[in-house]
Amino acid sequence: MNAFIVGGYRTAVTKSSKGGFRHIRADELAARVIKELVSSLKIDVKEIDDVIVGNATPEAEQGLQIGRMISLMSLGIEVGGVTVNRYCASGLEAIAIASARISCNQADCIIAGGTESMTQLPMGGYKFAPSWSLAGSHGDYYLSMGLTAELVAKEFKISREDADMFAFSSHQKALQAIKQGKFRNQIVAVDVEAVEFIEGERRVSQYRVTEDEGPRSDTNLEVLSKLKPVFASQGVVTAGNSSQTSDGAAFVAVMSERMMLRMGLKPEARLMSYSIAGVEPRTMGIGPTLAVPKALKQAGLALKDVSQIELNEAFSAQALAVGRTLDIDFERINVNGGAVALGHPLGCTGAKLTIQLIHEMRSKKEKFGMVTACVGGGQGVADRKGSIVNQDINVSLDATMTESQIRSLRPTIVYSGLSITPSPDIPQDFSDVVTYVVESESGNKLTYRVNIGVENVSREANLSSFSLNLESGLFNGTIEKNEGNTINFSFPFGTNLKGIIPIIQISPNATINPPIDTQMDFYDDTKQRHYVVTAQDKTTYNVYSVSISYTPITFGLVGGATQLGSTAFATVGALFQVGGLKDNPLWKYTLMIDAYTASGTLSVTGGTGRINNPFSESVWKTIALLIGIGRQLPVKLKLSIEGLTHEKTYEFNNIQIGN
Ligand SMILES: CC(=O)SCCNC(=O)CCNC(=O)[C@H](O)C(C)(C)COP(=O)(O)OP(=O)(O)OC[C@H]1O[C@@H](n2cnc3c(N)ncnc32)[C@H](O)[C@@H]1OP(=O)(O)O
Repeated sequence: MNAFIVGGYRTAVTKSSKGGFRHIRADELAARVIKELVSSLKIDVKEIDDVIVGNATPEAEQGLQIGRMISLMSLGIEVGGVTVNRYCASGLEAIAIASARISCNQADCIIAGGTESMTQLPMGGYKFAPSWSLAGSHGDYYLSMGLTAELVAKEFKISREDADMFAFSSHQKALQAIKQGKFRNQIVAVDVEAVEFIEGERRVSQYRVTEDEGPRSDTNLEVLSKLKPVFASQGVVTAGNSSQTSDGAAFVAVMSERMMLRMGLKPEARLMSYSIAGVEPRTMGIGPTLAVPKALKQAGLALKDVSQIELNEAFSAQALAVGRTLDIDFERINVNGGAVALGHPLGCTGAKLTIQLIHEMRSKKEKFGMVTACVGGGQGVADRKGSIVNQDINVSLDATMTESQIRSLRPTIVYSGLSITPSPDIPQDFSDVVTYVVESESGNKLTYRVNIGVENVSREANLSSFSLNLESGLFNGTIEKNEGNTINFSFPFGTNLKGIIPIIQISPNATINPPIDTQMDFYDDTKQRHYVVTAQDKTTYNVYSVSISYTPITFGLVGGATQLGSTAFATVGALFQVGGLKDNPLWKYTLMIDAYTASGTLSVTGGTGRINNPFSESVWKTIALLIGIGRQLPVKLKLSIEGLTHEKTYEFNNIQIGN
């Protein structure tokens, strides 16, 4: 089952201890984001399976299993909550776990992300309690993050000038992004109540936080170059080229494909692969140099396929070392600035960067993006199995597999008998035939030959035509590729669009969800129906959205009025017929009557009701008409059907009151 991210929000990120969120707790920030996320997507709380909260310092205000506290604060008793901690990648880890659980059919909807108040919790927590024996043998395992950045700078020859230049560029990009309003749609406004004791007096104030606080318009290379190193006296790491300690929260909703389609939601992204790699703790900053290739390999992608990368800027020196080692084009990294300018609220960062990445990719209509931090994240999985004919095992690999990967592949072999040679644990060069010998308990031997073929697996996930075969004929939807793959239809008002099996053509070997033979209702013109087309490679996909509009209805409206006596009373009304309408539970009519009387206009509702087929209705209403003798009675009839208003004015000459 595919798991999709269907939406996400974050708070602004503020400076720890001196910023806008210094008066609010991490759980309150998280609850605020989750409430907004769930209500904006109109998710029924009863359908949420879990809340997974990344947090890097889960103690004190962030303790007591903060994940559960947050689920109680935001969604109520019935939704569970759990805390996960992978330090700076906690928010990303939460999304990875949510995606994996949904992919395994263990859940349909999980809220995942992270929150951190570095105002309330110092890095490392309140009690530093290392293992004495480990500290004795590996003191460097407990180095401060800043010192690890110094070691990376030394090992990878990152100069102070380069680190400052990188930091300056991060601020410039972030300031530009804020100016262009790039973060506006991802930030939830947070109202803060500050209670402070100033000179013994309790003061309460309220304010709203809507914008990231970190980027500095007053920074420049000269001022950066003058900042003193903060972690090592002769070092390169300063307050200006380190990530800022910050407060913030960010969450996404991860949903199964079936629930997403049922709710009519559009996928924003899918986590395709996620990898962790271990490196020496003393140079932890280079973690992505191992994690990124691992994640790419899982996804069957090359770095060149990834158009956007959010590389968490724990420190400029570390980000530069990673970028240079992996030979990433820096133009693709952190296009809207990174943590040096925008801040790094540890447990929140992975989810925050995911949301920023998705928004950027969507605006540029890009396909593959990557978030990487101390551990790397990326996209994609691949699964290949062999078919056995006699003793020949033919394995088809898709074209995404590289030659060097084929030269060193470790197979998974299920066999019966005593032993198999060579051992499946040893990688083999499968560019040529590889022979395996299976020996039974009685000493019989069977030889199997493994032949590898590389087939071209299609990455095409296109929908080329979408038609609806109706009583009134075949209607072809217009596919607008430039408008996010929308398929537009226009029908005469009243066309029966219930329970239709559309005729759909997609790329060869691709699959579509909902499946091709699914009956669908299309009549509701306020909703879009989404179809996900997945290519043969099982990773490439496109989402198509079907939109329906109606051409205006034809209708007849006949007015009438009757005088009831010589006093000023009359009955006015209308007989109307609506052409072309079929039974539709959504459509209702309202008839308004405006009668012009001596004292002004009198409006009454003539009638309301459901529209059935065939439809014809007469509505009459008695109204007191205070008009003068001999006056004509103009009466206006106004018919509304589901927001479409049709008006007609009648002059009822036959009513001459009092003559
Ligand atoms: C796995 C991982 O991700 S590891 C990373 C985990 N995170 C960390 O380790 C956090 C790293 N950062 C830090 O610890 C802190 O930011 C420190 C220790 C480097 C600096 O802390 P602070 O002194 O509180 O930094 P702060 O941002 O307040 O800056 C102090 C002063 O330096 C100067 N300054 C800082 N940045 C700039 C800049 N870009 N331009 C000009 N002046 C600057 C200012 O004078 C500033 O004071 P002001 O804000 O009142 O004007």
